Amino acid sequence: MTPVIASAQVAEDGIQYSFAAEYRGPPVPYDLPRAVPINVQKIPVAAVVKQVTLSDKLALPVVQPIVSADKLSKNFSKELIPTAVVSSVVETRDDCCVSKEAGVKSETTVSPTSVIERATDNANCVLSGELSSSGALEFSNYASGELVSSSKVFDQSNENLNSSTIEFSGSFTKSRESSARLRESICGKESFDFNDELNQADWESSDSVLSMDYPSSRVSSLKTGDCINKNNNDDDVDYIGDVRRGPVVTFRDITSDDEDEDDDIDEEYSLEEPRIIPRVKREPETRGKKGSCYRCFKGNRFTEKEVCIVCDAKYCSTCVLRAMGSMPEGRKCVTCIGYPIDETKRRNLGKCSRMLKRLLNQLEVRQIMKAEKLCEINQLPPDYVCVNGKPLCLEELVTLQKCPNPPKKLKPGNYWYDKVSGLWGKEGRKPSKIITPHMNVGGPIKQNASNGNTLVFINGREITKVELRMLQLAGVQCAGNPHFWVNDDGSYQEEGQKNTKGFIWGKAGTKLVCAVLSLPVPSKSSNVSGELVSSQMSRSVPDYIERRTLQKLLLVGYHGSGTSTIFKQARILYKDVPFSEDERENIKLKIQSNVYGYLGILLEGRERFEEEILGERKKKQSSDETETAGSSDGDDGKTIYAIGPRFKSFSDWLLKTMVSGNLEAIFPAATREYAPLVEELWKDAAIQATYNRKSELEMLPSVASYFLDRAVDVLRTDYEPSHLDILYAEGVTSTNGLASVDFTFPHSASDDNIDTADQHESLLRYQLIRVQARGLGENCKWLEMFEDVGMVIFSVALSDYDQYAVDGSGSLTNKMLLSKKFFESIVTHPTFDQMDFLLILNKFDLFEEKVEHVPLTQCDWFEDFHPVMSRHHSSSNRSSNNINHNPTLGQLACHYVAVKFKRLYYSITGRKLYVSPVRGLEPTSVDTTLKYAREILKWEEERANFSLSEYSMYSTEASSFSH
Ligand SMILES: Nc1nc2c(ncn2[C@@H]2O[C@H](COP(=O)(O)OP(=O)(O)OP(=O)(O)O)[C@@H](O)[C@H]2O)c(=O)[nH]1
Ligand SMILES: [Ca+2]
Repeated sequence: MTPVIASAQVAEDGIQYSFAAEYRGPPVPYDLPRAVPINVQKIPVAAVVKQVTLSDKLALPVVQPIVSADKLSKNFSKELIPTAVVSSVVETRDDCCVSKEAGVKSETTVSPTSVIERATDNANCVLSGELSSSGALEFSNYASGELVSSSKVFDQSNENLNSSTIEFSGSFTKSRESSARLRESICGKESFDFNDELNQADWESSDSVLSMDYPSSRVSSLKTGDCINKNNNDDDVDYIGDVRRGPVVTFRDITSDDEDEDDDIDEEYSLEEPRIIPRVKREPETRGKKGSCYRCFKGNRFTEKEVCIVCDAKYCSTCVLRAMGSMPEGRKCVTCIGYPIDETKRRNLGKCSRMLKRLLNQLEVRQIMKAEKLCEINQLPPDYVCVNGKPLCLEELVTLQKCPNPPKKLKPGNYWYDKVSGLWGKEGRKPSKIITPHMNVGGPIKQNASNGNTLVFINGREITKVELRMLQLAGVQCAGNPHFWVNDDGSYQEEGQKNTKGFIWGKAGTKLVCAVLSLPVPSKSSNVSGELVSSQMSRSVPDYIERRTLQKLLLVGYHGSGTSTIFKQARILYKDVPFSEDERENIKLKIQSNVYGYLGILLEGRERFEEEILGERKKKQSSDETETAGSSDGDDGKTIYAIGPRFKSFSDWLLKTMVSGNLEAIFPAATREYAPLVEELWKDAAIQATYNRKSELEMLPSVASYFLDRAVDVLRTDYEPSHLDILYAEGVTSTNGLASVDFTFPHSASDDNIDTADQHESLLRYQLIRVQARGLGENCKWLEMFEDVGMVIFSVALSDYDQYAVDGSGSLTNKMLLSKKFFESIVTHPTFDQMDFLLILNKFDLFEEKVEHVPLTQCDWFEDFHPVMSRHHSSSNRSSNNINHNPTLGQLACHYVAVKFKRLYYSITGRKLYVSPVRGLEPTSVDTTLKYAREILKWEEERANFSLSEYSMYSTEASSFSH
């Protein structure tokens, strides 16, 4: 029998004790009130409202008290106050609520800083504040570990409690644990921003402190009586505010006090959002002692718990499935279904805990996480995002999220957007991204949007210091406080002048500067033509639906594993125009300089081989001379590697140019001149002899002969690379390591007889994104950008098993092991939790050939590969092999490597790894593999639906899960 704990708490300082009483009688049939002790000393204190002049027309702040005023005033520190949700709605005007100390901005209210100051010296006034939207500020230091959540409670004196404005939204006693968690979430990845965030407080508060749970800022008018009258003396505290989404819970726009406009907004909202969605933070229905499970009240803060994304209730593993049911909207208490999430938890949507993974099967977990991320109620409410001072409507939010180049991980908050250049940032800060320009989103940009103080302007915004530094480094003349007009392509002109002065991001160095200064640069993908049009067309399609129709496939692999070859194949296979005119021109030059590069490698090899032979001859000669003097073996000191003087001088020049790193610079001018010579040289016996020893020339790629064989054609000025040429060409995919292509799988003849349901399939768009290993940064930190991919395709070059490369620490390591290490780091990356992985075992053609003469055991990881022995071991084994087919050694070895990776993957994730051997240079092979990827995605989806609809392993009753 579980004792019902009324309350038990000891204050941290060890001096004051809240009393605790433990009920030990039989279970009671009725609900017991639950209480949480409050130590008045520890309640953050409000700034006193200055000169409240209560005129008639002044809209009054609203109170929803938990307890009656006299309770509060009499025995505040001793009384147990029932856990309560008091959600009040505050409306203020500058004249009624201005903090003395705070650096209050003209129109604003009390800043949280002032709140804190007050808190320390004024125990009678209660005021708490939290800015939660972007990085949640917490004042735990002031409140001894108690997390005081959003809102403001202020009270001038106890007598006028009822008439003043109080809000106790949020709990007084959130556990230390949760404040620690919050701190972690603030200080973790974003710790560098923390101070910024603090400084931000003033600013954010200006708009938003008074709003309910987050500084959603704009707050439309609320007529005074509304809430007060309803709840003023209402001790029953389950009232969760007046919860119509939109106007009622928001505050009057103080800065632009335009009644009509507000009214318009009201109408718009009620038209668009007829449903009633509670906006005020929900409180857990039950609550035990600190750290215990909210359902069974057992456990302590160390007990592993799952948290409700709406009300923050925490459940132990025994209770979670019962408390949360089938989780149609993700991890919410059954009673919280239909309620919007706590915005501070948005970043965790879809990120499953270990506990759920243990309790449910993989498919269920996937489905729940998917629902959590995609279901409508969990989507970001549009007016939580404010752009240039204007809260967005649904259409604007969709436009913003669906544009080709959207802001990353949009959270509630205030942003500025320069529609001309696409620059985007948090209000009061430097730009964080360049998004798609020219979108009709938010209001006009304000001069002080980014809080710059440089007197230099870009498109009407005073820029920040770092931006100015960047401009200077980019060579932009900034003397004389210029006003620039910057377009989305980076071209800029001075205001009032007609001619373009240059391109800000044009120079290669500028991007680097931006990277160093953490400033955004235009993204490549933003200028994919056609994208914009289609996104505008589909603009009314909500994000969560649209997202399903674009499946992203992330293609990664260790350097040289063939990812760019596969990427190019996809373009050639599925795009009508695989490469643009421009691209072809660049590729042509790249190929031509590659050819000279290959020649250079050959010529250098030739020199080495010649010297080797001559050296040996000399040795031999000197020993021969002493033994058998006289008998000379004829040839006049020449070796097969010798070349004539004409070639020799060309060779010297080319090698010198290569060493100086100037190879690219001599093109395309040199091309015409040297082309005939190159052809002659390539056919020369010495070069051919060198080429026959190509395996000794590590620098020479296997594709070299493909181009050298046709050197004359390739080096012509009017050469146009074929698709095959482009496929074989090295170094043409991208310069920055990131490339992406959108495509649909072409409708094949065999698809025609599939019913209409599947016709839809052909509409599905896919995006293949290729990233270079070295483009991922330290600890793969850029991988986070790819959290919305549907699958990771990891490429490994099978033929790497006997290759070596220098690893990060500078030691020579087997390339297969380097690949393996990279694979592990990607698989374990938190971004790819629960993600499907398809392993491509590439270069199967090279591999098949190689294993015949280089044993697979060259790589330590494959040391137990003994295919021949195992076949000899048992006859049954052999016959079973024979029944299937006669696998080649290459196939056996490939299978073995696949199993190695599958086991590795399973040991890390407990999941199944899909594997496909590939010949990257063969179109059909790549086509087959990408279609396999599509099947996996489809299959996973179907399986998940299947399992949940008919064969669900659990229901709301969760009977099957009671141990
Ligand atoms: N024989 C053979 N060669 C391949 C295959 N796939 C790729 N290659 C060659 O392997 C080399 C490296 O391939 P890439 O596609 O450039 O590899 P990558 O992963 O982009 O490597 P980095 O550009 O170094 O990151 C190229 O010369 C390709 O032509 C294949 O299946 N078989
Ligand atoms: Ca490459």
